[in-house]
Amino acid sequence: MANNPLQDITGTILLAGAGKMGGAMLTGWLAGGLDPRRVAVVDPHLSPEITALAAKGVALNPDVTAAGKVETLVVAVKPQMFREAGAKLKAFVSDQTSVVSIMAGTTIASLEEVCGGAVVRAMPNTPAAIGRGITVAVAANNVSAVQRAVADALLRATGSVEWVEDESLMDAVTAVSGSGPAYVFLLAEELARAGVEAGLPETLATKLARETVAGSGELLHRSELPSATLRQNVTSPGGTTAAALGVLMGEPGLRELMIRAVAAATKRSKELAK
Ligand SMILES: NC(=O)C1=CN([C@@H]2O[C@H](COP(=O)(O)OP(=O)(O)OC[C@H]3O[C@@H](n4cnc5c(N)ncnc54)[C@H](OP(=O)(O)O)[C@@H]3O)[C@@H](O)[C@H]2O)C=CC1
Ligand SMILES: O=C(O)[C@@H]1CCC=N1
Repeated sequence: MANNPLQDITGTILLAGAGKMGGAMLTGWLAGGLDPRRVAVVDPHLSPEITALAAKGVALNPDVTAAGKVETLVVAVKPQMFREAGAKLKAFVSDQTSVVSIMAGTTIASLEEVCGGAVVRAMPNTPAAIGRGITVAVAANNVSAVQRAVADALLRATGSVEWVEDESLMDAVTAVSGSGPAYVFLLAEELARAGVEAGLPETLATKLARETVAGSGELLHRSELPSATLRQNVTSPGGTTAAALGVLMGEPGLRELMIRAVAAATKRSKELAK
């Protein structure tokens, strides 16, 4: 075994759907040392960035006679497209193929029904594009240790990975970490807007909000202190932060809004399973 498990991969990895999330994962694999000649991509509208990877050896839209059965199929199409896409992808799948899905809501049972193979259901997030994603994964009972290791290597190339045993957690996982980056970006947008309301020029407000969210995220990442302690460190008694937190932590406050937001995303994930 090499130290880099991506370099141990000897079979073909077929990525179905090279959009925002699939494309970010592919970038992570190649940056992490996966041989581009091991990768094939199926997508009806390939972006210029993905098309350029052909020069490095990535196979683009191969038919099954060229690609054969693949070692790992990574499914990154929209859940609503899955039944139509999956029927075509099945041709690439053998009993030995591991099927790694990142689709919100789509269950292991549906993946087994439509594609077959040994299924790993995973939920990454877009910080994967800079190697700072977090993915939660759950494996079906028939996934072998080797298949799990390959899936782990592919997912870990874009950040950290948590394996769980209980698939029913995946809807709430999707609501917290899959969708979560959007909540943080919204915070940056609204903080900037509030700065403008408070009298700042828009360009300055946007820069201050962006750097504050990014810097705070980096501090949270690097610090071993709990988030609550980092918050308390900003909050001087009787000062400006306490005044603002009185609003955000009031009734109704961010807690109630966040509970409602995560519940709505969890519900939507369950609906996508149908
Ligand atoms: N974006 C995110 O933050 C996250 C997304 N996910 C999951 O990742 C999946 C993709 O999401 P996202 O990347 O945002 O969506 P995108 O629309 O950016 O990507 C989906 C890609 O799949 C392509 N596609 C459509 N039909 C097929 C087909 N039959 N075969 C192969 N490719 C096809 C689409 O092409 P076209 O545009 O032409 O239709 C598009 O390029 C979803 O299932 C989502 O739940 C998971 C975690 C986070
Ligand atoms: O919005 C969505 O459905 C996908 C899944 C998690 C993030 N984006």
